[in-house]
Amino acid sequence: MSGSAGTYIPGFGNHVSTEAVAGTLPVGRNSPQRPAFGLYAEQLSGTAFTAPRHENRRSWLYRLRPSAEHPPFTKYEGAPQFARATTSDPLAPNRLRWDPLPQRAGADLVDGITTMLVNRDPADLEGVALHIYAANRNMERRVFVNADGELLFVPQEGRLELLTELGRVVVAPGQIASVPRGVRFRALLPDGAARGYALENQGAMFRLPDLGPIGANGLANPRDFETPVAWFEDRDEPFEVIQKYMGVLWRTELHHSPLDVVAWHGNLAPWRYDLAHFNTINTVSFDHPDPSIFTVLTSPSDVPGRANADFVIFPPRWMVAEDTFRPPWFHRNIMSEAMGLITGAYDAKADGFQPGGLSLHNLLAGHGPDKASWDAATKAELKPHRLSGTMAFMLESCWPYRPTLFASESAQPDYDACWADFPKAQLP
Ligand SMILES: O=C(O)Cc1cc(O)ccc1O
Ligand SMILES: [Fe+2]
Repeated sequence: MSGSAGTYIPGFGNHVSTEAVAGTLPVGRNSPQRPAFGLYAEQLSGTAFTAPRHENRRSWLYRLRPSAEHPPFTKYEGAPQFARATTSDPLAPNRLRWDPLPQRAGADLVDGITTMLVNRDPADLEGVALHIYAANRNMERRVFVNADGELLFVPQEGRLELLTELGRVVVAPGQIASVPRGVRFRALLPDGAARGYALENQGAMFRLPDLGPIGANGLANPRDFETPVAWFEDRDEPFEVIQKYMGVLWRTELHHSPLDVVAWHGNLAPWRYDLAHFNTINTVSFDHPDPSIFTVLTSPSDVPGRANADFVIFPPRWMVAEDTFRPPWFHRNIMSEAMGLITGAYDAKADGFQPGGLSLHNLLAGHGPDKASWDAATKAELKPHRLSGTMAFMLESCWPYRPTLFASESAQPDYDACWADFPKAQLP
């Protein structure tokens, strides 16, 4: 079934019931003896069966053919920069930054992915990886599935239309979209080409952070997340399935599209979210708050308050702090920070951090405003000022990131220079 994408159900992590054909969703049970029309019932779990109820995520899928029906996987030889392992070299305590990557001709989303940073073995079920995609070809008879983690797409140029087993999600720059671990999908490029970031979360699924004293409302509000309604395609033709499994790409071929889920219910599903809906909170007195106030999503680790990963944004906002150095301060952080820029300029970097670029400040690396930003901010007249036309993000993790071989060879050669030549303080 095709048609225009665009019907969504509001809410985050809700229990949804949706059917693309009337009468296909069983009533009052998950696995009837004979599902309607000969459909196959399948449970897809996102958490262990026995996870506490408030964390438990799973959906029931009703499909034309069982997912179990497939030939063996063999190694996939395409996607030369996707999921490449890191070197075993010691991890240097250096700050790194990258310019946007060039497009490669004829690459779809899978072949157009470059893995830049990884910080755990996928088999640990913890950690995150940061990939950059640059694609200019639709995935026509090919689907992708990531067994290593949830994928959070952060488009920077051009829309992605994600045709998933659980429905269609269109995501544009300024929005983000999640595809849960194990959900098969293919990506179309409605604008002909697309680039952006694909953040892979190997740990606990992203959730909304607690709000503490902020109260019951604020930051990313649950009602602004959108889950697609059921959609399927009935196509009996060869389809290649590429699977990322324990850091390696594998392929198999089916004689049908696996995007054949006619109905589903549950609380494990793709979603999208428009970052413009983020209710940004900032100081109205003094000092630059910790960036945790900008947390959109968090993936907790086993240590309370120490995230496996936080997805944090730096959105347009008013800056009104009095007697304050307003941009990000100098700091050395026990957490590791990977940053991307979706649009505009970032207030700590006057130069060299471009939309589509990437920076890495690992555990305890000294960083903060570059010399030019520091100069400007120390001299600025502190009037109310609106930071506009900007959107950066940070994927902050308790696990230090390792650049891939490609990333270590393609980093800017002179990033440290942006912190050279600060004048020495002069004591009386
Ligand atoms: O390093 C960065 O630019 C990210 C960042 C932003 C901020 O406002 C405070 C701390 C921080 O690490
Ligand atoms: Fe930082």
